[in-house]
Amino acid sequence: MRTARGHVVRALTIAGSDSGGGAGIQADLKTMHQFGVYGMSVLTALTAQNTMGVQGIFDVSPEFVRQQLDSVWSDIGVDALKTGMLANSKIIGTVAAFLREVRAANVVVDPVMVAKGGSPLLAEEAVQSMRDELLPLATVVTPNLPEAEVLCGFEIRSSHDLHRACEHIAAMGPQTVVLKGGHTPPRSIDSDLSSPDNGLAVDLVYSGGTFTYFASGRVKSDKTHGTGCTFSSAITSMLAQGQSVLESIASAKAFIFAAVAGAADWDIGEGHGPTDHTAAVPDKFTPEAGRFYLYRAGEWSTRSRPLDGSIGNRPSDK
Ligand SMILES: Nc1ncnc2c1ncn2[C@@H]1O[C@H](COP(=O)(O)OP(=O)(O)OP(=O)(O)O)[C@@H](O)[C@H]1O
Ligand SMILES: Cc1ncc(COP(=O)(O)O)c(N)n1
Repeated sequence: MRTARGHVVRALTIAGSDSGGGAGIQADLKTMHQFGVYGMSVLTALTAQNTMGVQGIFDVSPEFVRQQLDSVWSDIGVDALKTGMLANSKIIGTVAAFLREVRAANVVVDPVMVAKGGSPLLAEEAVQSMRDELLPLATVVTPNLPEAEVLCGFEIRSSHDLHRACEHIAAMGPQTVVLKGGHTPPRSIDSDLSSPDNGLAVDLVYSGGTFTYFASGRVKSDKTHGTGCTFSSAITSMLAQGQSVLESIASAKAFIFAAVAGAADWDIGEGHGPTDHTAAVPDKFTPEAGRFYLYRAGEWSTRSRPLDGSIGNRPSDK
């Protein structure tokens, strides 16, 4: 695929390796390839990992992370990039300094902290660097619920908290916040939220002072290893092609739904299996800000107010 300026579209992932192939740079490169984009990778850490969990982690030195960034940037160039597992504050500092130096545009930050199986992928001391150094550079940041709680320093228990968390994270500098609702809420949470009971996977997007809601059916499957990596790489691929942030999020949402649905009966590993990165890339869809969108049977529909009565409005919108 080529940009409007005629060159091949290039996307970069700055992330960890998952030896099991379902998350990390492997998920990112597979997704970029599926979106027709030329993918590159700067490795921050190697993990010995499979569908059962993480058995070992080997961090790359910050100097070697820098060398990889220099290599990619000086010769090839990048239209959009994402960060995933960054392991520690020194790597975050190195990446942030580099992105500032080259004035990187189209930066998607997936603030990876903990693997689905519970293994930490980011040192605790690094959360402050994530807030202070990386988030101000982000075009889009994509926390899941537990990551949003860590970034905000308060618990998310209600629809009101979800909206407050988006505003709180936006105040750290990113242009757009996507609060992902794929996770089972960490504790009992209001029934109007994205909970496994309402059959929807709802992501709340806060951009330019406006909330937009993207929902899809929730696939009943435990094959969700690497959903966050795949989702953020799909956004990155679309931004690299010159699409708007909301268009990019809409395509990523439709793609991750298809990828989770496609792998529901896969037999890769004994644990939380990967998603299907060969899923079809959806047609581009141009959403309007401030609305509720539901993706079903390959089509988007919209309402100006809650979908199926199951998604809470921002309290002040009522
Ligand atoms: N079972 C599911 N069915 C449909 N969509 C899902 C499902 N699980 C997650 N998603 C979607 O996948 C995307 C990633 O969300 P999720 O909250 O799983 O990210 P994550 O926890 O960061 O992932 P990871 O654990 O890979 O880091 C979101 O758009 C979410 O709504
Ligand atoms: C190298 C790497 N990066 C990111 C994740 C998060 O994915 P998940 O939460 O699905 O395990 C992971 N497990 N490994």
